[in-house]
Amino acid sequence: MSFTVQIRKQLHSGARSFELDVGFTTAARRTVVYGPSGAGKSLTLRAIAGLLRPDSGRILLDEQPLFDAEAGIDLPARHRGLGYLFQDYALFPHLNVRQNIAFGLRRGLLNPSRRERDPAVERWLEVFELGPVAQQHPHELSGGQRQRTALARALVSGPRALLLDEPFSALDPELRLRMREELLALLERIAMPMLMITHDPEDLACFGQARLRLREGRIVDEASARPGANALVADEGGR
Ligand SMILES: Nc1ncnc2c1ncn2[C@@H]1O[C@H](COP(=O)(O)OP(=O)(O)OP(=O)(O)O)[C@@H](O)[C@H]1O
Repeated sequence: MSFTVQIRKQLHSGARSFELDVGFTTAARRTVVYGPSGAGKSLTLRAIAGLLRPDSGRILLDEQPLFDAEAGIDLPARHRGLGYLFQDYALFPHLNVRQNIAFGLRRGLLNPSRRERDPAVERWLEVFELGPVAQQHPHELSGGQRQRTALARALVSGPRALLLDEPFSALDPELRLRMREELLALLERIAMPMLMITHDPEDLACFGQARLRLREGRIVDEASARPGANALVADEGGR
């Protein structure tokens, strides 16, 4: 699995403007994009996910274009084959665990309850040992169960890779430590490639097989955790 990202996006808000100009290629199983607040991490992840349209450039997954401005290609988010794990997990409070996971399968406006017994949903309930709490709602779950439910929802449609947006930032330090270890073990078990954004050095140390440092909208540093593995090649800007 490899990502190639070469994008530019100009954003304006009142008198302020921000230019995102990001270029990198990674073939690592785990890639972490890190940097301070306002560096452009979320914009980069949202562009890859198909939630933000770059002004120019291209985004390739395994050499296939998800976005290519010149060729006029811009696959909608649901056709990109990517799972998205949101910062605060974004579970629906009024849906139970099974329905939350089933929501990851939705096509259009199908009511999740009608897809409750989809085999893919049942499989992820089993893989993540969520069967016993399948009828419970998010507020009735432990932190780990919530994380596994969100992860199952991101994985149920069978994505090729997972995008993670600061997955531990909303947690207290003790829980953060546990959730980090649990997530790492789960991802290893299912051999799912991932790209994470974070500002937390501990996330970087734990997940950063390949590391990209972002500052003021640009990649300023990159490294592979396996010297000589050539997992990562930085491009010159996003031009
Ligand atoms: N819709 C928008 N319009 C104008 N500027 C925006 C918009 N969205 C983000 N920005 C600006 O782009 C810059 C990068 O934002 P981004 O959310 O990618 O930062 P980040 O690195 O994810 O930060 P954090 O770690 O705080 O989430 C910020 O200066 C932000 O104010």
